[in-house]
Amino acid sequence: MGHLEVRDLVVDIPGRADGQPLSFTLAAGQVWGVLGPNGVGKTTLLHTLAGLRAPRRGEVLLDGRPIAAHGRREVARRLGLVFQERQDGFPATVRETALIGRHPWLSPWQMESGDDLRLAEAALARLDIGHLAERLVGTLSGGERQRVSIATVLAQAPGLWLCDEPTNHLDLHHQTTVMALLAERAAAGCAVMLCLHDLNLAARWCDQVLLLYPDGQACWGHRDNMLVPSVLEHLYGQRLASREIEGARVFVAVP
Ligand SMILES: Nc1ncnc2c1ncn2[C@@H]1O[C@H](COP(=O)(O)OP(=O)(O)OP(=O)(O)O)[C@@H](O)[C@H]1O
Repeated sequence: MGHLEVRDLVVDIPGRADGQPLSFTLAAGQVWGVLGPNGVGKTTLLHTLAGLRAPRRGEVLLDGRPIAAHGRREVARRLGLVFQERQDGFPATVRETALIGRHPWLSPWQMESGDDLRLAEAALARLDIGHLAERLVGTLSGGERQRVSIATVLAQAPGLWLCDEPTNHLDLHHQTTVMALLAERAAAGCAVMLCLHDLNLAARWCDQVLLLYPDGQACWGHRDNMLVPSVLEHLYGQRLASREIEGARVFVAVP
């Protein structure tokens, strides 16, 4: 359903030398985690994959075609992006915001149908914010707004999800709700990539991991080969303790 191929990609970070070219395939059914220290280029990479920024070199194929060869509406149907920063440009209710997710599926002046409304309502309910449908988004808490962003992409129903720190502002229960939702989307045939700072969420929920280093190096592969304490200590310049709990690695930073 969702498929993204990255060929010899060098992202364009102003004033920075070329990093290692990236070549990988984000396939249907996979959940990729992108990890690395602050400022390393995770958001820039995600925006480049979404076609919002031009790469310095290389190319990105969305469902087998260069992303620029798809029309904007086609990209919006295929690719959903959860931004790190809030995008609340104008006053809108939670329901109206979730309905924006349906717009790529409507013709220019077409009103949302009953089906669109049902999809938006179901997305709000899935994120536990159905009771907030009439509220203006600007009046919500940080975690509530984050769940509106994710519900909007859920209503959009793309095959490819690119999420920049989707668990930002969320309490532990809602972090799990969101990660379970992304895993469920992947199991349904979507391809999912998310930037994360939480190693424990990556260890429990991601099957593939991409590590970005400040010197421009990168490595990627199966979670079990990437989430190795010595590798992560080098990545973050931070000592870690690690145990296995209920089938997943758990990492704790230690002074
Ligand atoms: N418009 C810009 N002009 C100049 N530098 C920029 C611009 N946008 C981002 N940068 C720089 O590019 C680098 C990569 O930023 P990016 O937001 O991709 O990092 P990140 O890995 O997502 O960081 P964080 O973990 O803090 O969210 C940073 O050093 C940032 O300061």
